[in-house]
Amino acid sequence: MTYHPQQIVARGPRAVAEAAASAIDDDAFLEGATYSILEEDEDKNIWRIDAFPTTEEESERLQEVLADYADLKLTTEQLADADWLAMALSGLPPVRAGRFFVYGAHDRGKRPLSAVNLRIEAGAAFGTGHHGTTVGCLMAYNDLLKKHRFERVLDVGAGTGVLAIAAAKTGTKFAVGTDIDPISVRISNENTKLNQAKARFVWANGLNHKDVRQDAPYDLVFANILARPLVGLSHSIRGALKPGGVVILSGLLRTQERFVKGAYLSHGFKVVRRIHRDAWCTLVMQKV
Ligand SMILES: C[S@@+](CC[C@H](N)C(=O)[O-])C[C@H]1O[C@@H](n2cnc3c(N)ncnc32)[C@H](O)[C@@H]1O
Repeated sequence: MTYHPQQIVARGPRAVAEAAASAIDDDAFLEGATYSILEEDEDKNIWRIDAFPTTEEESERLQEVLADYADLKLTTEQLADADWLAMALSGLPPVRAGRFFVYGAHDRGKRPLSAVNLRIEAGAAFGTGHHGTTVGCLMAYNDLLKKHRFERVLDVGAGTGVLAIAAAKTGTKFAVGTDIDPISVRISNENTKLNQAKARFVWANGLNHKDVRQDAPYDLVFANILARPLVGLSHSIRGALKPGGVVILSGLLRTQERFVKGAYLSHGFKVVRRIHRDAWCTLVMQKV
């Protein structure tokens, strides 16, 4: 029987979605299954699992495991065969965002000569360039580069390190990133080597690390986290920026734009630009 590729989506509260994701991880039959988990709506506490089974058996097993969680709402969509097969064969496709080309090893041959090429493998850290928030940050940074160079850059919530590495590859002398997740810090440092870039990453909550204080003040801060921590960090980010310095904020949903913007306006920032991508918003704000 021909298998018709599917995407299974399960939505529900964070604790339930996380428990279901652990159940997928623990299921021997689903060892090779591809899925992601992310927060869809912070205010309503809706988290979402997207799973991409590659066989009928895998699809059935995924649905069985997810069905054990009564608070998850399951939907299944048929995917266009050609797209899905191409993705399964070649891994995640490369992403172009302005001058940046984010690719995995399997797409090495597709690197454009004119682009700033960033090699980022899909793995245990967030930030392969496929998410609307990462693309939003890269697009915003790409536009800022048309007029400025940024000597000192801080990347809060670095994930794979893609943003700080992008900065290091475009003239930044001091690029430092933090992540609260030690695996992301390790992966970011590995990606730095893979890209022969000069950036370093440290394990920290927000900006709370001596290396971050040592390199301050910054010309540019990237912060792609979530709305609530972005608001909580507004005071520290202001303190870490030079006058006239810029912050690129992402990880907020469009519906949260006013909440985040309001916090930064009240800390003496002005809005330079905003980018909407899918449900996500990226804000570029300048310290005045
Ligand atoms: C949405 S990902 C962004 C990754 C990458 N910067 C990008 O743009 O693709 C958010 C990252 O922030 C990290 N994070 C969440 N809260 C944090 C905090 N308080 N301090 C530092 N990192 C944090 C997460 O572990 C995750 O790696």
